[in-house]
Amino acid sequence: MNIVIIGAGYVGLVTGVCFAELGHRVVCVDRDEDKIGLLSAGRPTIYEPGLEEHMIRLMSEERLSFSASVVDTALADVVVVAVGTPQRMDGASDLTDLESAVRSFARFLREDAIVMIKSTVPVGTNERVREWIKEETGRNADTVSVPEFMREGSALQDSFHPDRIVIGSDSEQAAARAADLHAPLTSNILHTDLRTAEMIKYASNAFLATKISFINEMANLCDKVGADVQVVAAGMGMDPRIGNAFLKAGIGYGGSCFPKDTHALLQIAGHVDYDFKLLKAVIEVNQTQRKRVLVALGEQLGALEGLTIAVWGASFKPGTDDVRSAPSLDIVPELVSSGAAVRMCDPAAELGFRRAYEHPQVTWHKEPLSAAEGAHAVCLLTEWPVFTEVDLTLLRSVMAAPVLIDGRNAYQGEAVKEAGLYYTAVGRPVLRQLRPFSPD
Ligand SMILES: NC(=O)C1=CN([C@@H]2O[C@H](COP(=O)(O)OP(=O)(O)OC[C@H]3O[C@@H](n4cnc5c(N)ncnc54)[C@H](O)[C@@H]3O)[C@@H](O)[C@H]2O)C=CC1
Ligand SMILES: O=C(O)[C@H]1O[C@H](OP(=O)(O)OP(=O)(O)OC[C@H]2O[C@@H](n3ccc(=O)[nH]c3=O)[C@H](O)[C@@H]2O)[C@H](O)[C@@H](O)[C@@H]1O
Repeated sequence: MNIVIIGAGYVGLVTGVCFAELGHRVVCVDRDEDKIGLLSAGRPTIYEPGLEEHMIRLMSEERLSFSASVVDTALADVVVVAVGTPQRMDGASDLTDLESAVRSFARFLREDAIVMIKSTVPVGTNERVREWIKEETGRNADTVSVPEFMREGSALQDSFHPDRIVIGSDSEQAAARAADLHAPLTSNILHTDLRTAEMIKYASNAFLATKISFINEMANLCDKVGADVQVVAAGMGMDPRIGNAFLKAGIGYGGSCFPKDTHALLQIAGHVDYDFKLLKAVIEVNQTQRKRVLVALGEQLGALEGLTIAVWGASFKPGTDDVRSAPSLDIVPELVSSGAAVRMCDPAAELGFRRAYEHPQVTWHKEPLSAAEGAHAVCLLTEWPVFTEVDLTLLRSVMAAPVLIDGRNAYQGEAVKEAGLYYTAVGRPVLRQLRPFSPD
């Protein structure tokens, strides 16, 4: 099959590689010519383990190529749309890129082609896609909604071995063709109508975000009553009805999707006068949770003016260079405003963070221990192995004051105690070791 993917970002690129590996001929189209230049030279524009090897081999076998022109749509049996749907100021999904992408390729669309929407879009959008194509061409196109569930950092694995494929359509023929395309990946294919498929994507992300905010509230309570949230989560997770995934307490969720999709779902509810109280609370809890790092620093050190704070981790989670809605982008500016000098380290996200935020009080360091040198506290914001595997005794020896704020519950109690660190985690009060007050 000939497949054209519109939008060579995270989802577009990984989906392109996956379909090309299945033996199809794939062209990824993006309006960003610099991106197309890099990709055409075999250089991935995202950080995803294993991607480069796949890309280079598939390109040499002429199964994967890149283009800045939507004219290539004319070749396609299937056109996959994977452009961004970012958050607008009011929280709703911004469909500007989606509409302009669809209108730009519509006139090149073959009559027998199907249009597959992979971007996360509000309920009713697939119907609008069809209207846009009709307005441009006078024709009715077959559209299918196939929401994407991949995670950054394990996106290739998730694409090759998806838990399920959801296919929303009101055309049996289009749904069958979409199912044929995905059949080699899984037998778990759920057929629905268009609106239900769109809703499954939001419901899934909102539910996972709810699990995280729930366990974070439990952690805050554990801190007050002297229980250990990690053991609470392990005990809960043994019940298969609950499951142990997404019960890691910490400083909350970030990334390009949970924050934006929970806000978009609130907007969807608002448009039909539904007050989604639970989801509002999930969002609020997540925002407050990020501040815990600052509260913990205040408890350990008092005022931060003139102190040096090391920050380990800028990406929203390990295994990615993505800093979209990362807790670091809320926390670091606050540290700067409180007068601290900030020494940062991240194995992949320095460039992305610096594009979003630079300040003379913030310096970058290649190694965790050099970032910690002379610091009055280290704050772990992202649990990259390079941070969690640090020798804590060595860490203590390079710091000005041995305070460790663990925003991801990444360290073992024994190791922290042995190193003699003043330690605050999330919902593990037994391990908390407060620094004695010192007037200097
Ligand atoms: N990043 C992720 O892990 C996941 C993302 N999603 C959803 O998939 C969609 C895409 O997300 P990402 O890949 O992260 O976005 P992204 O921002 O990485 O990539 C979007 C790409 O679309 C291109 N683009 C925008 N307008 C265009 C146009 N008119 N013509 C051609 N190209 C155009 C942009 O230049 C960019 O390269 C979003 O709706 C997102 O919510 C769903 C699951 C996972
Ligand atoms: O729609 C999307 O874009 C994607 O959003 C998430 O994937 P992703 O954002 O890559 O990352 P996750 O691994 O889900 O983590 C999201 C955030 O939650 C946090 N998290 C996760 C799990 C947990 O137990 N606790 C916790 O705080 C992570 O640190 C991270 O900041 C979903 O897991 C994917 O299924 C979905 O396709």
